[in-house]
Amino acid sequence: MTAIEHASRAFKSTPELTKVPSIKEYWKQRLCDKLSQDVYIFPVDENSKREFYDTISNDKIVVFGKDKFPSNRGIRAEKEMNIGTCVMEVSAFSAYFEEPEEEEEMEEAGRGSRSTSKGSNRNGVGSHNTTKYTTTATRNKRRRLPYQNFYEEILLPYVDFSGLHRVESELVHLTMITLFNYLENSEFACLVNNLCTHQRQIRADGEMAKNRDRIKCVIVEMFIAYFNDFIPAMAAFKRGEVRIAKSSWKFLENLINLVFINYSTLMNYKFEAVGYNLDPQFAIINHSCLPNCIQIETPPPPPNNNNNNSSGGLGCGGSLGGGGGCEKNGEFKLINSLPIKPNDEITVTYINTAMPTEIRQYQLFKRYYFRCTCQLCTSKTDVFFTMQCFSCFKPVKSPSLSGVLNAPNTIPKESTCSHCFHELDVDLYKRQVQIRNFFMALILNPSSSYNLPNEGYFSLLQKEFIGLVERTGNSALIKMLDQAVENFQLPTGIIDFVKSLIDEIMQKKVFQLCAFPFNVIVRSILATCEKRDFASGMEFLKYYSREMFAVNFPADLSNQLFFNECLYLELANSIMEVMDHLKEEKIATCFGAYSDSLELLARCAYFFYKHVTSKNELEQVEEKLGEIRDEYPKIKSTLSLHSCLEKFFIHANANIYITTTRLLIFNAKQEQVTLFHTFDTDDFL
Ligand SMILES: C[S@@+](CC[C@H](N)C(=O)[O-])C[C@H]1O[C@@H](n2cnc3c(N)ncnc32)[C@H](O)[C@@H]1O
Repeated sequence: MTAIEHASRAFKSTPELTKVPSIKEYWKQRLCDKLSQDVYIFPVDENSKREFYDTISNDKIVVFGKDKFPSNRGIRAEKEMNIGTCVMEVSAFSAYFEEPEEEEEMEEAGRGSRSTSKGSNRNGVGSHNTTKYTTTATRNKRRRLPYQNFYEEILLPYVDFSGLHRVESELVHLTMITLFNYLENSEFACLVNNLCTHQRQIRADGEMAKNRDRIKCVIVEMFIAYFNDFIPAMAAFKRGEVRIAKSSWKFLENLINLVFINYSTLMNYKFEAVGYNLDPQFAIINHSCLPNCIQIETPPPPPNNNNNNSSGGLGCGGSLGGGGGCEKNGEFKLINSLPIKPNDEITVTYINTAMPTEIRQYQLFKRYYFRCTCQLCTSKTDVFFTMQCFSCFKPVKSPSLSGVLNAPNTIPKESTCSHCFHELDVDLYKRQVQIRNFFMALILNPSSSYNLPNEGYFSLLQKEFIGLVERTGNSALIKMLDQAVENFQLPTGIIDFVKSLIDEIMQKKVFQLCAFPFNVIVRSILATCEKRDFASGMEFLKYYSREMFAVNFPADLSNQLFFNECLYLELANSIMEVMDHLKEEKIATCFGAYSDSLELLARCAYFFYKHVTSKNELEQVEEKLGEIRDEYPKIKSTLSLHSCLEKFFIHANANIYITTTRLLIFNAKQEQVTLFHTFDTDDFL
């Protein structure tokens, strides 16, 4: 039953209301009235110091730049905050929750759910969004306000989504929800009026303006179709009373610009993207490539908890909350993943930060019209691109991405490392630079298939790359790389060859795997291959742990992954799958004989399940731990948990350092990061 039928039935059963023609007519009329109310027309050049309506500042955080032009504002801390403090509530009042496409659902079913936990918080329109959506029918579970349902039900039949990319269709939905909220809720409208639209830049930017106009066109056509079907609305439109239609639908145009600049991707408790959101308070937060905060979903409060969120935010219990929908779901929050001192700016990331500086800068300027001056962007060493000493792993003086695009075969000039004085083997650096260039060429041109043996293909693509560099300017190449990364898919015919090159990089350690373009290649191996495409379950585990421990963790300079309380769930589940397979086949693995392998894997799976701390997954984890305990009660191991984990990580070749009490990795800045304390782990097995 549709929302309107449902409400209509309830409506009609109330005797005194039966004279009302129909609830649908009521909402159609209400929409017509709302469309005729005043809306704020944003100044063209954002050159007005419009008054900032501040519902954000409190004893923890304050808005700065309120007296400046829009786009110059931000939020800073008033007091010190330990890691994990809730900095502000994030409202899903204006969120579009995506449902997975059928194809993705099937894919997910075959592989377990994967998501890009790292990556952009805000994604530019027109680009392929690489984020995969969760399979949980999140949208259905979230309660929405009645007017959101009614207006959607009236208008959605008139929307022609054909010809729009997926991201654009989602932005049509998000713009519509934002517009409904704007028309129905004056406080929300005031907060939206705070925001910057960058409309002058968007107008001057052909690509963005084209994307914006495609979305605008679909929404305008939708309204015209509604006017045609509803005479009072058409009459109001003809009388020029529909405010959002004035001056060639100027307000709508501004609103879409505003959505482009200010929307964010909403993450659930597993750090999976569940939809797009426009929270006008969250949108005041500026970007940093080394952000100190992250948006997470926290578990729902226990039933009958009278805890009213009076933080003033637009959260479920906040001032606009009614029906925001946290009955079953958690609450969205902004927490700090790095310590915060008074006066520190509160920042999040708008993009996937693990890219060379020039690509990050290009993306931020292209999508948000600013040049980032964060610590990472101004650092002399590009942590996601430079070469390192293969002995001490400290960076060696090497060219930036632009430098490489000028002279692709440059290797370090020094003959010894300035930190450990180890001699730098010229041939080794030459070979590794060739591999890097081959990967860059592959990303730029993945579809070139020359039917050549691997080494022939390797030389040819490198030559192509050099030719391209000679013919094309740096900024054009950076643009090409940015687009190519978004759309990159590894050609299946060369996966084994690519894997062998990645093995070479991991063994010689001239580059970190979390650096570009190796990070893109490793991720694409996992994204392209189904589990069954790996030679064995063991090989899948190797790549899965590589991606997690050699790419994602080292790249995560802001400790954000530590807040993904489900992070180890899929790893543990995958280990269990490999164990099931082993039990069927009764075969030996690289961990030794069949029973030794099974035991090692059981211990590792147990360890990783123990590190899944999400309350939402408690049942599943308890069940799995029980399964392992029931099945392996009699193992009298000669191996310690330590040595099992050590063998597991050596198999992945993931650069994990094991001390007597800790498992450590080095991040991209070569700082030590503790992954696990092993002494306090319940070593049941
Ligand atoms: C979502 S808004 C953030 C709030 C914005 N500063 C304001 O005053 O409304 C995004 C815009 O803020 C500005 N911005 C965000 N991060 C920035 C940064 N690190 N440096 C300079 N400008 C930034 C850019 O103009 C960007 O398009």
